[in-house]
Amino acid sequence: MFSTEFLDIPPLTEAAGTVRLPGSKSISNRVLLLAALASGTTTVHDLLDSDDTRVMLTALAQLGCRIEQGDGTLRITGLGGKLSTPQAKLFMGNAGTAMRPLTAALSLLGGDFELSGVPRMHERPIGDLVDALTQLGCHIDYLGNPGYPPLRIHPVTLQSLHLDAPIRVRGDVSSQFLTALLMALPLASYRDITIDVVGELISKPYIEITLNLLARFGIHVRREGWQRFTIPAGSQYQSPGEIHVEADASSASYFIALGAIASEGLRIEGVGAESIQGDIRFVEAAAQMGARIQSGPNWLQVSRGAWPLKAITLDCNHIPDAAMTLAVMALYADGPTTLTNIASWRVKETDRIDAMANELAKLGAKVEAGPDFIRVFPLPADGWRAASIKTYDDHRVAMCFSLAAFNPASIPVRVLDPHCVAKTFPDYFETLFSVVKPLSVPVICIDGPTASGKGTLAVEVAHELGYHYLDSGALYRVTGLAMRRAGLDADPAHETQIADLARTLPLRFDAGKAMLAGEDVTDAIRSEAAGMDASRVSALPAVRAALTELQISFRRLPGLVADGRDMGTVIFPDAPLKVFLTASAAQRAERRHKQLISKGISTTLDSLRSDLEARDLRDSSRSVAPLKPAEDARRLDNSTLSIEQSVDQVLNWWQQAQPFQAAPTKASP
Ligand SMILES: Nc1ncnc2c1ncn2[C@@H]1O[C@H](COP(=O)(O)OP(=O)(O)OP(=O)(O)O)[C@@H](O)[C@H]1O
Ligand SMILES: Nc1ccn([C@H]2C[C@H](O)[C@@H](COP(=O)(O)O)O2)c(=O)n1
Repeated sequence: MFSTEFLDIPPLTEAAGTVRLPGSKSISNRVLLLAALASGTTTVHDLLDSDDTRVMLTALAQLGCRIEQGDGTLRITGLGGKLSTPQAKLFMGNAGTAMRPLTAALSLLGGDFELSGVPRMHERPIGDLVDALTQLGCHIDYLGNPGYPPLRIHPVTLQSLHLDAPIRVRGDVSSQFLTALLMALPLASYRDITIDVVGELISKPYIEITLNLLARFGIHVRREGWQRFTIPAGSQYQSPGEIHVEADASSASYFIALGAIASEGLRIEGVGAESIQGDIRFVEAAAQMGARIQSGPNWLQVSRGAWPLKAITLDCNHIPDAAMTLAVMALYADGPTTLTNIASWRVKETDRIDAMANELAKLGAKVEAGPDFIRVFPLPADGWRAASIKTYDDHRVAMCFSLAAFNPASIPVRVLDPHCVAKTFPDYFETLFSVVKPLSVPVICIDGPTASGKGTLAVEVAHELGYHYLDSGALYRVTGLAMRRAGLDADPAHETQIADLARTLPLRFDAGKAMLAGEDVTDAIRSEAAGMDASRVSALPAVRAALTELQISFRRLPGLVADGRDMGTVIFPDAPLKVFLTASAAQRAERRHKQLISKGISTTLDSLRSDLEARDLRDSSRSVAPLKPAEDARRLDNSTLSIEQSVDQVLNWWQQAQPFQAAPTKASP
């Protein structure tokens, strides 16, 4: 997951391969609550692990449910309709799928509860649900603005509820209100309970998911059209024992769009034609825009059909979440695309109509929007602009705008606060990067002499940008260690054997540790002697050649920061930023001295200085790939700079090389 301030997605050209999607948020949170209300233990397979499901799980644990994590499964032992913890303060984050159903369930369970969330949750309406529950005899107070969380729920007895008349709930603001009642009322079903929907019910497919899952837990709701729902007297929750969560159909929309825009064949696994999720009908919308789609029970295969995509006008009431993806696909269409009946976008994680309109306009698009529609005009190749996409703490904004990286102008896209995808798809960008082909992967090279601070700087810069990191020196150090262990010497007579060792190193980097054939050699390769051995083996041309491919393989999306001696001159000559980092020999010796002393290794300043000077001399005077600045390298002498100042300088240089306007980094020193 990317927890950086922003994520720059380089221009992308194609997509191919297979993605397996995480579990559906809507199904996961419903299943968790139903399992918690039921008697018995439910084993849940493929549950989504995300911010919203964690919020639900934490609340259920607070309420006294037993929750056990297994290998890819979660076991939850339900309350059987009876509270074991009658009082709690529950934090719902920004999870509507937790806030609404828990409000209803807890109102009937008879305890004293406080439910709150993040500031945006306190702007998301809940008044219609509270009105319905109050009508029923439940006792709920608003702790902030009337009609919105936070809420205080007071205990009531089931016998005191007014179940004789139908319970009326509005269906035209959020279908979650009806879902919440449908999941809560079986707790009170000592007689038939009828719910009447007031107004046109939106997002009906979500109600179908609710009804489907209720049936799995033993509750068979009778439905008259979409206006009246009856929970039969005597309904009782019963765990189904095992339940599988299918992959998220809304999450599939990004990959369906990806296939339509840029693939000759992208396979999506975990969700397909037999999905119970309404957003699976995104498939029809994408096909209307030109995507070629084949499907099986739980898979989809998508490729580009019509190109440019075909503009559409579509009532999106049945696919409110996935429809956001259509708004970005519209940029690649042959005319304006109009998405209607999307008023619910305005009360989601953010006002999604405004958010989409603002950010699409930043890309250069003409957009028209109203209370319940958005019209997006396609962008010609010369109309695209580099944009920093604000994501409004809305996972779907972040995910759908990643598709803008396929723009024909080959402009990168900056996604601010990429971490927001954690709400439903924590590994979204990693999954995307596993199937797309970039025009080029950006690399920042940091070369320089020993102990100049290359590694420290490179790690920090990589961390800030969410890039991969290559410590090329470690490869030579491990090769030196392998040479010693094989009883060889770093001289030309053993060059071929050492090169063979280098080519087949069973080396893995794991959480900053160097693992050689499963052995942690991180400390062993950090000694001064290991540095000298590395310097010696690195002067052998066959060894350098043997390690080239491995180093190049580190160049992966979204980018790489590589430190060494020849990163900018030999391994990544096309890198857009090359830094040659130096510091005085005295400073370097002092830093290394401090470093070694802090590790409990005793040494003297003088010997360190003469060792590092000898190493620099060997590294810069060898015949192949000698240590020297690339012609286009920027020089940075950090003798008098702190680590933070050096990092800021490199990030500023990087920012200057980007087309985005807003400077995201701190001021240069
Ligand atoms: N700008 C700086 N100011 C002060 N200390 C620094 C600075 N940069 C790095 N250091 C410190 O200097 C020491 C050496 O840094 P580092 O290991 O990153 O150097 P290096 O160039 O990667 O070395 P080598 O080439 O031997 O692997 C570390 O203890 C680090 O914290
Ligand atoms: N790109 C590189 C990286 C390293 N080496 C050699 C020369 C160094 O003295 C030695 C150890 O590197 P360090 O870990 O200190 O960065 O490895 C090289 O030739 N080319």
